[in-house]
Amino acid sequence: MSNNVESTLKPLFEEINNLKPQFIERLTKAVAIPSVSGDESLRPKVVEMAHFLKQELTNLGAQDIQLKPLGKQPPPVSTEGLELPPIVLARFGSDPAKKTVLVYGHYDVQPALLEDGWHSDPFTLVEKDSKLFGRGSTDDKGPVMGWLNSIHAHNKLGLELPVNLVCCFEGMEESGSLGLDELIAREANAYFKGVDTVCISDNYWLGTKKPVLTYGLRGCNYYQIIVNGPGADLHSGIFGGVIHEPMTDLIKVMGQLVDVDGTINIPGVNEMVAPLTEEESKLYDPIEFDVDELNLASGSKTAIYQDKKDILMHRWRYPSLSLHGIEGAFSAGGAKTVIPAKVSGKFSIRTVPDMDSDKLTQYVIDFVNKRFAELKSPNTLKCELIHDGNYWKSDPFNESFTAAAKATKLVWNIDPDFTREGGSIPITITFEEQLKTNVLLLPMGKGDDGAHSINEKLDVANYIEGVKTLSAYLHYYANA
Ligand SMILES: NCC(=O)N[C@@H](Cc1c[nH]cn1)C(=O)O
Ligand SMILES: [Zn+2]
Ligand SMILES: [Zn+2]
Repeated sequence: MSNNVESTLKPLFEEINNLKPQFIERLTKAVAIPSVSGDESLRPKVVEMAHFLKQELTNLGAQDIQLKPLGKQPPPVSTEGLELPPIVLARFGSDPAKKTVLVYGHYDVQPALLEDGWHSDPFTLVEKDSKLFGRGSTDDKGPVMGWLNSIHAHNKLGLELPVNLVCCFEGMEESGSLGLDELIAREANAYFKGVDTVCISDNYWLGTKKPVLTYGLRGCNYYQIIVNGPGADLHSGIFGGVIHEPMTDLIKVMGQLVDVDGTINIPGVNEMVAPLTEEESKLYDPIEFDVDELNLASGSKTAIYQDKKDILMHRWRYPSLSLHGIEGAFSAGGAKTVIPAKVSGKFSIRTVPDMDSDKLTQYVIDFVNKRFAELKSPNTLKCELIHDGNYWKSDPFNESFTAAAKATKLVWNIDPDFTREGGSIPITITFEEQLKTNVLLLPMGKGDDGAHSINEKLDVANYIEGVKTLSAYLHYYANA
């Protein structure tokens, strides 16, 4: 059977090589649309990206393309009546004799500004040193285009897809996947009926040399602490030392959430973490990774841990708390002497088995309120959850992972490592539970791609070989 698959894949891989310029062109067009879900003023661009996908899917011959509306964005939201971007659904084939694979990806991206330190405009895809630089190149427009490219290559060759393919692309992944849980529940026995497995390409190799297949993710609970004080921003020469400043209160409280060595100081949080078993402890030993890979990916020597196992465990199986920013604070160049009247501090906690999101939020709010009360400040403080998304951990011993391992070996000539990841894809567990299928994470990019960071990139080789890997996975899975 395998030999059959490989003889089908040979001309397909050649076609993929031939189509490289068109594939780069497709990604160039996608990156040019600044579909930043976290910036409410750019919401029309996120919607434009949904329409771009609709057009591409139409050109590729998709059936039953639907842009599913999700209604208004729930609070907290600054723009009243802001519509959520639609979910893009499409299918290729509905042959009852074939297996059905649902592929999920997201068409929204993280914010990016040239002045953050990008070498070139983040929304213009630039090819340099065999790398494709641009926001969304690796997270997640490259992989989403990867699925479209695979269909394109099949079409060009006149080769039937080996499975029925259902596409589900969302535009709010970077902002909590709002509305998608409900849509999946609604469509489980409708649009998604008959789905045998789900494949997500929205994460990265652990390092830069060895491909991986991923069977676990951390969750993410995102919070804000809003401190309100004077009626307007004030002159620090006139009011400094005379009034209670919101920013001072906020920094006092935020500064106590986490220690510099990453220890989370909120009582109850660490106690929820599942204990490390001997069996799990052994899983880290064969994984290829060292502190140099971490230094390379972070562009620094700032690691808290020097030992592989410590690094992997703190990325995969322990929670972390990160401070992200302060809305309303002075942040430009120069030296403005302002006292901000209202500031909102943003932080998130990456969650792991067996943390409970509601309990966590209660612990966070209690801690923040207690620390603020100690300040005896007349300002007001409100701590709230902006969004949460669950962690996910599965058993990688199934047909889908086996097919992906074969595909990876064929394309990269090496057996993949089986890894978990510190990032989050909130919808993974929802697919598993609602569709009652397993989910596979099959990453395209490398660990040094700089997702969410400046100068995000995807190596040309990962893009093109990634299309081959996704394609080979479909063929091996069809024949499993
Ligand atoms: N490639 C996956 C990814 O980047 N996921 C985001 C999801 C998220 C969660 N809360 C806000 N965004 C991540 O930050 O892990
Ligand atoms: Zn992503
Ligand atoms: Zn992301």
